[in-house]
This record gives sequence, C-alpha cells and structure tokens, in this order.
Amino acid sequence: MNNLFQFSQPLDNNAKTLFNDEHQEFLAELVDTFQPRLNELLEKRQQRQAYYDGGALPDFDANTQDIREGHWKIAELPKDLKKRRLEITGPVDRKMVINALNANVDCYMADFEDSQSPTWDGMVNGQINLRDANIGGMTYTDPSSGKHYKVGENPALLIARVRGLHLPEKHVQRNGQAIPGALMDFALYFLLNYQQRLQQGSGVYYYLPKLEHSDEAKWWADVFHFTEKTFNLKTSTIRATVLIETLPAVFQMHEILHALKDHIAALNCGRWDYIFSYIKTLKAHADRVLPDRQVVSMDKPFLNAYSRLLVKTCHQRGALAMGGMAAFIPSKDPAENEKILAKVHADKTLERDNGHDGTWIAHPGLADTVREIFVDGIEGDNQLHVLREDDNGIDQALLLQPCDGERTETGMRTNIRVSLQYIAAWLNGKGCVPIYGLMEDAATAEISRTSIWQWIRHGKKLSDGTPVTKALFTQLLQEEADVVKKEVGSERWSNEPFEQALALLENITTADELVDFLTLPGYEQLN
Ligand SMILES: CC(=O)SCCNC(=O)CCNC(=O)[C@H](O)C(C)(C)COP(=O)(O)OP(=O)(O)OC[C@H]1O[C@@H](n2cnc3c(N)ncnc32)[C@H](O)[C@@H]1OP(=O)(O)O
Ligand SMILES: O=CC(=O)O
Ligand SMILES: [Mg+2]
Repeated sequence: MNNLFQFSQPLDNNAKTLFNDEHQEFLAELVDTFQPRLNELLEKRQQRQAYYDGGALPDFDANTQDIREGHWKIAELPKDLKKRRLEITGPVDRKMVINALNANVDCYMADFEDSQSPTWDGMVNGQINLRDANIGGMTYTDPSSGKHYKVGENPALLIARVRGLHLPEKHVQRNGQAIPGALMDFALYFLLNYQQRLQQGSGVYYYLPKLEHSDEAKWWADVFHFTEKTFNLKTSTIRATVLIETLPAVFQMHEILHALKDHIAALNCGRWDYIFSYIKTLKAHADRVLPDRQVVSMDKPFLNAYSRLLVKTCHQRGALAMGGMAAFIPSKDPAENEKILAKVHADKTLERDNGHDGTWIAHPGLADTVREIFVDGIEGDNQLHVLREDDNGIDQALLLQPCDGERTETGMRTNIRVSLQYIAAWLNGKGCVPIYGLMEDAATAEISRTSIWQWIRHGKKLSDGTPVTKALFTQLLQEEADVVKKEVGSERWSNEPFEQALALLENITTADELVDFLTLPGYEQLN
C-alpha cells in the first residue's frame, strides 16, 4: 500500500478495501486540489457571521440579481430522479440499510451525517454496507436476535448524504492535516459504486448538507466536474440534492441551483438544521430569540415562507422541491400511535399543499400514512407544475419574522434532558435515537442546546418571570441529570458516556461564545 495518507490506527480489511492504492491516489488528488479552497470558504462563513453579529441581517445578494431574475433551467432530470414522493432516511448501519431499502418508499437517503455518529468504524463499515447495497442481494443476521435480513425485489433508490463541510476526518491525515470528512465520504462512495450504478443505467447520487453560500455549491460543482473528467464520465453522471438548511442559504437558492446546474436534482427543506441555523445566525439579535422548541412548527410564518419559497424557486428552474422530516416516530401504544399518525398526516399535508414533490420519513412505520398524501394525493410523479403567484411576495422580512410562543421552564428542562441523552448516545456511536417519542439527531439536539444558550445570552424570562441565567441552567442541569439517571438506570448511566455528555453540555451552554456545532468538540472525544 502506498503512503499518501497517515492513518490514526492500523487498517482492518474493510478499511483496506476503502483505502486501496487506486482510491488513495484519487482521494489525495481531490484533497490537494480542493481542501485549500474549502478552508477559505469556511473562513468566509466566519466573516459573514461577524457581519450578522454586528447587527446586519441575511438578505438576497444585490450582485446576483441577474441570476435570480434570468431565464435558465437546470440540466434535465434523469428518469429515476423524477419520482421521489417518499424518501426514508437513516444511518448506515447494516440492518437499517436493509430495512430502508425494503421500505415502501421511492428513495432511501443513506446518512453519513445528522443521524450518523462519525466514529471511524461507523464511517468505514457504512461505506462497505452501501457498496453491498448497490451490488444487490445484501444480507445480515442480527447476532442478538438471530433474525435474518435480506434486500428484496425493487429496493428503494439509494442516495448518499455526506458529512458537512465543517467536519474533519481526524483518522486520515495528509501532510499532517486532517482531511475534510465530506471529501472522504464523497470520494469513497463514488469509487466503490460508480461502475455498478452506471451498469444499472443510473448515476451516482448524493445529498449535500448545511451549505451556507452558492460559492460552496460552486466548490461542489467543481469537485463533481473534476471527478467526471478523471473517470471519463459524461457530465451530470453525478447528481446532488442540496439541503437548504441554513438561514443564509435560503437567500441563495437560485444561486445554488445555478452554480450546480449541471449536477443538481433538487433542493430539500432540512427544517431542523434550518431552525438551528436561525438561532445561530441571529444569535446576537435580541428580537429574534426563539420560543420553546415544541412550538416552532412548520406552520409558523417564517418556516412556511421558507418551504413555499423553496418550492417556487425549484419549480421555476426545473428542480424537485423535497420536503423535510416530521420528527414523530410510531409508538407501540395504539392510542398514542393514532395521535402520532394524525400529527404526521397534518405535517405532510401542509408540505404537499405547499407544492413539495416528495418528503422524508424517519421510520418505515410511517410509510403508509405518508403515501396517502404524497402518492395517492398527487397526480403523476411530482408537482413540478406548481408555481403559485401567491408566493411572489415572500421577502426578507417574512423569512426572518420573529416566532411567537412561550419560553417555559418545562421547555428548558426538556431541552436539557434531550441534549444530555442525545450527546451521550452520539459519544457512544449512535447518531439517531428515540427520546420521549421523537427522533433525535444532531440537528434536533442542536436546537435544544442552542435555545438555552440564546435564552441565557439575552437574559430572556421564562413564562413565570424567572430570568434565564447560567446559574439557573447549572441548577436545572443537575436536577435533570438526576431525572435522566433514574430514567436510564444507574447501570446504563455508568456504562455509557453520560458523565462525559454532562460535562460537554455544561461547557458549550455556559460558554460566552456560541460553539458552532456540538459535533466539533464532541468529535474530539469520539473514537
Ligand atoms: C434532521 C434530519 O437530518 S432527519 C434525517 C436523519 N434522521 C433519520 O434519518 C432518522 C432515522 N430513524 C431512526 O434512526 C430510527 O427510526 C429511530 C432511531 C428514530 C428509532 O429506531 P428504533 O428505536 O429502532 O425504532 P423501532 O424499534 O420502532 O424500529 C422498528 C424497526 O424499524 C426499523 N427502522 C426504524 N427506523 C428505520 C429507518 N429510518 N430506516 C430503516 N429501518 C428503520 C428498525 O431497524 C426496526 O427493525 P427490526 O424490527 O428489524 O429490528
Ligand atoms: O437534515 C435535515 C434537517 O432537518 O436538518
Ligand atoms: Mg440537517
């Protein structure tokens, strides 16, 4: 094996498959060509944030008005990306991959991101699992239950979501620097699967998370062109769906589609990161502090405007407009489950009526309910024809409109318990877990912990008049840690990294400066 990278540990057989000489050569070329520019793009994020922290608000860019107002379309969608009414999402562990491919859905978004804790083993085995999924006939036997899993006929179309641009892959270094996690995920998924996917008459499909600016989309476009050229492939073999899940990006949707016009297939409303980004981007703006997380739902004016503007922008350019995730997951209690399905039904109906072409589900048990809306409830493969005049008036003021609602002690305590349990799970290698009947992943947990930070930062009062201070948070943290300890039992508490999570949550919530992503300090502690 050649020595183009330094690895933090000896490679096992799976890792050797991923990092064979040919793969290392291409990845090294990508890193050398694109990492310096990526570092500049990340620096620009900081500069824009400093501008917002100084009192400015995100807005449409006057310099790119011609792109927003010009007549152009993205490249024609490939046949298999025109029908994406239902997409299941989930982490890349083997059983989940098989269950997702067998779910009654059109597509499966296989996630190296929000729902995947980026442990070395998780990322390496995830690539092997997706390779096997693309080859077909994938199997697995669960060692604890003995249950056997096999991918059946007509599996869902696979789309891989790579890590965000901010996350390094510390286990793989080049010239003493950790490589970008996003480039590793992109390159390995491409190298392991492109021949197989082309033989099947398809392309290589990705989801790109957490972009903040069209310059970042342009960076990805250049990575895709470079890859297609290196492997003598037709332009547009690689197709991306970009999550619009940061507040700055909602003002850049035409520009993002334009920058990626040879490779884009759709935009997606990543609502949870979007809410987190609203908090983060406007963290210095006392008049835009969010209320309890539970009341920030998609029918709030600022979120509804985001969904409608995304639909309009996509359809104008010939791209699909994907909806997002309702965090409710099925309950084993039939009465409770009926209520959950009713909530999911209402949430998805709103998305369908806004004109989305498809949506996400977190669990196979939601497929039938959501099919009623997005399969039986729309005519044809998508709603590309929906272009409403009513949506013309969506402007900066509406997109940034403050959100009504109370800040309560119960809400704050729930945020603490959810953050604590999620961080412990993430540090333990699980990126998505059920907590109090909801799916929690990196994006939802970010909302919980940054809400508290922002309430402290602006000295907000709870609905009973109590001011939110660091001292109040520290007191509630101890009380809620005791509650969680009782809920999970002392054995689990001591066997899993709850104490580590407690310390991390306390640090990031009481820090004077908002920590950009909880996964950055978290990653320093991850294997
Ligand atoms: C903000 C965002 O980024 S949203 C996108 C990222 N988030 C996600 O993708 C959520 C993915 N969902 C999940 O990880 C899971 O549904 C959880 C963790 C929330 C709940 O999982 P569980 O506790 O295992 O749920 P439950 O016990 O009800 O699962 C029943 C079965 O459905 C399977 N299942 C549940 N969710 C999924 C899924 N998303 N994909 C495939 N299979 C699934 C389970 O593996 C289990 O299979 P089994 O009966 O063969 O053992
Ligand atoms: O990635 C999806 C989100 O809601 O965040
Ligand atoms: Mg997200």
